[in-house]
Amino acid sequence: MKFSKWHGLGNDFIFVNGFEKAPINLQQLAETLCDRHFGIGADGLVLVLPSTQADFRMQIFNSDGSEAQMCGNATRCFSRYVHTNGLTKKNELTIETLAGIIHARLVGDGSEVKVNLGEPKLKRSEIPVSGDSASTAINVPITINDITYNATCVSTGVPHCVIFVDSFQGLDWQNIGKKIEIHPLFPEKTNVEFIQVINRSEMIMKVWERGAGVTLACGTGASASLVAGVLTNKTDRKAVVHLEGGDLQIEWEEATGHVLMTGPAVESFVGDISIENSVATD
Ligand SMILES: N[C@@H](CCC[C@H](N)C(=O)O)C(=O)O
Repeated sequence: MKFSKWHGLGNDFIFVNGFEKAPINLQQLAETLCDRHFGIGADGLVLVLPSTQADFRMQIFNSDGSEAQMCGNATRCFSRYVHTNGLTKKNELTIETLAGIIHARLVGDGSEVKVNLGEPKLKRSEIPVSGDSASTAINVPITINDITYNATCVSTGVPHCVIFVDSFQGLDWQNIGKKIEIHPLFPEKTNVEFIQVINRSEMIMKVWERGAGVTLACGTGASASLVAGVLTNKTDRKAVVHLEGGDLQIEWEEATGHVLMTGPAVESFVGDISIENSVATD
């Protein structure tokens, strides 16, 4: 099976062209191929597919095999992938995802992509949370190891729980993120962002991703964090988010209510892998 490896600020994906022949058992394939010791190694597996509603369809699986509705960094990589591989000449693309149709545009010299994530939703889950309402989303208290954190929960296609911190010094954010991902407040699980605001147009973000753990960047997460910053009056509607793997420009447009994310997408290598022996065929 031919594949290529792409990353958006170090958030890396294995891309497979599903136009000719789509692989089977995708959950298991994702888990096997994304393994950094026994596989190719990646945060996720992305399938490039035809669509009846948009230019293309993107299917994405996390490294633990779970399917995600959407992925910001993968969308940027996807937009460049279809160009590099001669599947389109269009600079403006529509991409069908489980979170709806996403619009993306190659900008500058074509190495950067601006993705329109649409209107963010202020909620913790698509699934109603029994006993309370999933609409409770700002200043949600979450207690981990006897410490209570205030979270702002925003969906930008996938669920995010944003926690503002004064500093990362001494903060075991990986361990806290791991526990919040599976907290009962989030019946679909959640991505968790820790944000230190530098000023109204700049912040530092560390992320624990649902289904993938620590990653170097998360596009929908940076977008959700800007929305959370605006809603809690910590930031303006336009900001640079400094991630472990680099910077993203995020804007929550006043006129449309849409969130726009701009950043790079890079192909790191191409390869061929035999999957017959590693994937069950049931
Ligand atoms: N890295 C992504 C988000 C990928 C999906 C996420 N792990 C989930 O399951 O919700 C991004 O750049 O947005």
